[in-house]
Amino acid sequence: MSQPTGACPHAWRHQQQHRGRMWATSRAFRRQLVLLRSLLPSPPSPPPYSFPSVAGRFFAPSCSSPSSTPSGSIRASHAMAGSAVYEADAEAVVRRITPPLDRSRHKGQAGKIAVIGGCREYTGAPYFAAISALKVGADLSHVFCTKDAATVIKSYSPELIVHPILEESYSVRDDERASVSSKILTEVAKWLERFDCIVVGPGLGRDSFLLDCVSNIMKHARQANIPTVVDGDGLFLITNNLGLVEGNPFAILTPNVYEYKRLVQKVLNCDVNEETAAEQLTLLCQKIGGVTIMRKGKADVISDGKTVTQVSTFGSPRRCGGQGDILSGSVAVFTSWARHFIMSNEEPKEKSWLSTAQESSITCF
Ligand SMILES: NC(=O)C1=CN([C@@H]2O[C@H](COP(=O)(O)OP(=O)(O)OC[C@H]3O[C@@H](n4cnc5c(N)ncnc54)[C@H](O)[C@@H]3O)[C@@H](O)[C@H]2O)[C@@H](O)CC1
Ligand SMILES: Nc1ncnc2c1ncn2[C@@H]1O[C@H](COP(=O)(O)OP(=O)(O)OP(=O)(O)O)[C@@H](O)[C@H]1O
Ligand SMILES: [Mg+2]
Repeated sequence: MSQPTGACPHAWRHQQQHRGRMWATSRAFRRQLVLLRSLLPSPPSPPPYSFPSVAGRFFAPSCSSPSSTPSGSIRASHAMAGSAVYEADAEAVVRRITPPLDRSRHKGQAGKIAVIGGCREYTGAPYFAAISALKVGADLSHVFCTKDAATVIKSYSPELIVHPILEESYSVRDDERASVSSKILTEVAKWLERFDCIVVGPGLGRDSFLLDCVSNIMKHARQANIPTVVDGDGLFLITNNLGLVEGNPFAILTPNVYEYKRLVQKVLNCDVNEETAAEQLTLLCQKIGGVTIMRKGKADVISDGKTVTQVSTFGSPRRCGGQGDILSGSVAVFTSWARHFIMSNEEPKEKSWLSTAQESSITCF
């Protein structure tokens, strides 16, 4: 912001500092931080790729007494027993990757997100995810949902672009299924490559025909290297069809307690063990094959199969429905910002490595 002509410089600076403090302590800012505590840049030095300029500032090993850093506090943590768990400095991460507001930027540069979800039963979940993406700072937010859900979701907000494309079994005759399924994929594919990140699952429902169509969409997104956040019924889908995310470094799973339990049972063939929680989460990522998992709970614990990071900033004590949907929409925006930040800040040599390896080691969102 430029200084107004004729204004006393000291008074102006004081006013700006005051505004900065007001913003830093405002409820809106704190709420954003809580919603946004969802990034996973790599901790200090994970081979084969690290972020020397940022890692030391963003992370610190969990320690036994709270201390302060210039960019935020590092909290004590014993949430995960066993291997080292790093507390992410979420505020520093968000500050670093947030794109600047400048006049040369055009619509879409701050992120184009799509939510695949919303059916006759659930219209709130895709709305929460999609509107959160906009509130966090994305420029465009789309929803691909069933025809029944579309008008309802449109009526919640004129800011969302809603596509009434998906179909549930009850509205499709058996002999039409193949043609409807391919039509749905063609329709979604026309849009897909425009998105910086998609969120699959909030309010998707569990209709088998619908889930088959969404499986095709996920395969298409994967071929196009589009980062994919999998949440809600998307997790139900992939738990029963792990091939959809296996070996995909651009897949980010955001299970709640129940969804995590189902994943552990399916993949590791055992129950969740809090005594070895960090190792179990790491192993789960490895077994699925290089995906990133954010296990939601009292602390959100995130792993890419190599390291474990957590964010234990306290949010709201309410546990109402929809908070996870808000999180998944937010994660999608941070993912697109983090990816853009990494791509535009690395040395040319590393950039070429990124392109040849298709950025396959960037599971640091
Ligand atoms: N307004 C809406 O439209 C909403 C729709 N939602 C959608 O509803 C569908 C089903 O999601 P659910 O999360 O209900 O399905 P889940 O099958 O994952 O969870 C259902 C069960 O898990 C239990 N549970 C959840 N958290 C728990 C915890 N911390 N400890 C113990 N038990 C716990 C719940 O009480 C419930 O019985 C998804 O598509 C989801 O996106 C939810 O996101 C909530 C809001
Ligand atoms: N026990 C808890 N204490 C504090 N915060 C929690 C707790 N459980 C979850 N959270 C926070 O709430 C957010 C949403 O997680 P939650 O487990 O409610 O997701 P969800 O069940 O998928 O929600 P949704 O109803 O949207 O589907 C997470 O970011 C997490 O940090
Ligand atoms: Mg959920």
